[in-house]
Amino acid sequence: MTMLRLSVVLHNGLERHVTVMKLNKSVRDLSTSGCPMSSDEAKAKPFHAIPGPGGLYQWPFIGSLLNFKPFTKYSPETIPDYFNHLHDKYGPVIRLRLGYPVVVVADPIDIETVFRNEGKYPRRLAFDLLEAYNKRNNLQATLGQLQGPEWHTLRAPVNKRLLKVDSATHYLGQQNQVVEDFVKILETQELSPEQFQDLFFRYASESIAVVLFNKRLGLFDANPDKGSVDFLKAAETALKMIQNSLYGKSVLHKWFRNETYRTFETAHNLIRRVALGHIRQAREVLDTQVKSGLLKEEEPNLLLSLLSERSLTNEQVADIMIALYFAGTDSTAKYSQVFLYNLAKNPDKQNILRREILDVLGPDGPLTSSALSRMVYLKAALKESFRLIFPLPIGNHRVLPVDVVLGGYKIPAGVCVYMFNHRATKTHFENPDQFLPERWLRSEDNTKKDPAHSMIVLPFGHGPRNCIGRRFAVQEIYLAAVKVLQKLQVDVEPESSSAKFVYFPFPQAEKPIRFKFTKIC
Ligand code: HEM
Repeated sequence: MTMLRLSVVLHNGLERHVTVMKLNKSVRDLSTSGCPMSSDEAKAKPFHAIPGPGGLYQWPFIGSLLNFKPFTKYSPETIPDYFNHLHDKYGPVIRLRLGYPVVVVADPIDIETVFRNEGKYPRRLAFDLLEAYNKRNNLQATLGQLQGPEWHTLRAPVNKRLLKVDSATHYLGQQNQVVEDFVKILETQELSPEQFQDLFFRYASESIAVVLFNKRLGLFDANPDKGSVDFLKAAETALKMIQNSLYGKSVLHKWFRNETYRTFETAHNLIRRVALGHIRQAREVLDTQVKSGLLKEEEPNLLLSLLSERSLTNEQVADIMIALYFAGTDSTAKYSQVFLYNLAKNPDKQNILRREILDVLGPDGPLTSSALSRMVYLKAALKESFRLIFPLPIGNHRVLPVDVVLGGYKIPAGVCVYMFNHRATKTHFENPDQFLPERWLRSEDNTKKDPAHSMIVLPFGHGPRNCIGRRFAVQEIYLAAVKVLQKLQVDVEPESSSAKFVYFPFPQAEKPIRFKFTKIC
């Protein structure tokens, strides 16, 4: 391993000397380096010298609980505030216990070092509630939960189907229909802020269901199908239980079927039952297509193409789809609202975006892939929204396979490193609290106006383990914003004009936002 000493000029003009490990492939694949220490690594301060809450805070179990109410004023939902407080108090690298020992960094250079050292099979922490469920029910872990070569074996076939340029645009026709139904409700019904939140959850579920299950769930119907509503409610409950178990807040489910676990199990059993039903129906369609020779070799339909892999059973396909549904519903539902909120709060930017939408699509046109490729302001606006209100509670994280040096401290392999993007998104930009999509536009000489460090705004992570559903996520968020703005002016009532966003685990306003929609002439 070679240690490189680099001098880097940061976006804010400061110069910083950094140590970066230069890895070659053979070293990357090792779980520990086994190489002699470089002088810089030897100079690095030891892990235990990293500042952070000490004493009882470092004790197993109890130490994690002490981070939150009633012992501090923070809760898992306000964890970015807690981390900001810790960074203010202790500096750029902090160490604490959140169910396990963690290190938090916020400097883009350190973020880059983490990603450079993540190895061939990047490791994130699995949700241990889901792990307990899989173990007790003799189920294999799936995407998001697996690690190492097993993770790679499952990710590769899904990667090739979800990350192709046209994998999401293939569904634009059906997703345009979903969003039309959604906007019709906004145009015709007075909704309370709570109903509005629920409508967004239905939108995201309906929209991803056409991809994962090849069907509409009927969640916008006046009398929606009970099975679909139960499915939706079960997904909400399961996510709530996962949220309740994060950061070492609940650990007993590992050994006992406590209430959190039982509630999760009931919800997850229902989800599996319903999902398996959808998969069996799709299998029948596939069998008919195979018999009549209609199945294409490079089948663009995700579900049919996964089902046609002989090695995957119905149950395995159902588990992949459930993982995608879990990861892709709450996230997109909540972030679509955040995006609309930023546009509502910035009517001048909303008008610029509406002009682009009307220029490209006209007053009624559907969003197509060629239209999308021309909508540069839309893309800049979403990127800016991600910067201003970062979608993940803490940021990205990795459990590294090798020792690294971050901010002058030695971090042993196996320690979980949180990359606190929230702080970097504020400290490395001019006018950080303003919503300025223009900072992401390219100027005439083809340079971005605000060439921010590329490691700061990473809403979908980075590297081989990044978000596998990101093409679908942005497509659904774009669709919601475009079709709403095409028809309606979006404002927020004064009571919601300075909403505080908390994380469950994706951002939602502490008090549901009171939006106001007015038809544009
Ligand atoms: C606003 C919406 C979304 C955000 C902000 C988001 C963000 C993320 C992030 C940050 C990761 C971890 C990446 C890393 O560690 O480098 C991730 C993983 C993942 N996401 Fe998303 N995501 C969103 C929507 C979706 C959608 C729509 C789907 C599915 C259709 C999805 C499926 C997944 C899966 C399965 C993983 C785990 C991948 C793996 O471990 O290999 N996400 N997401």
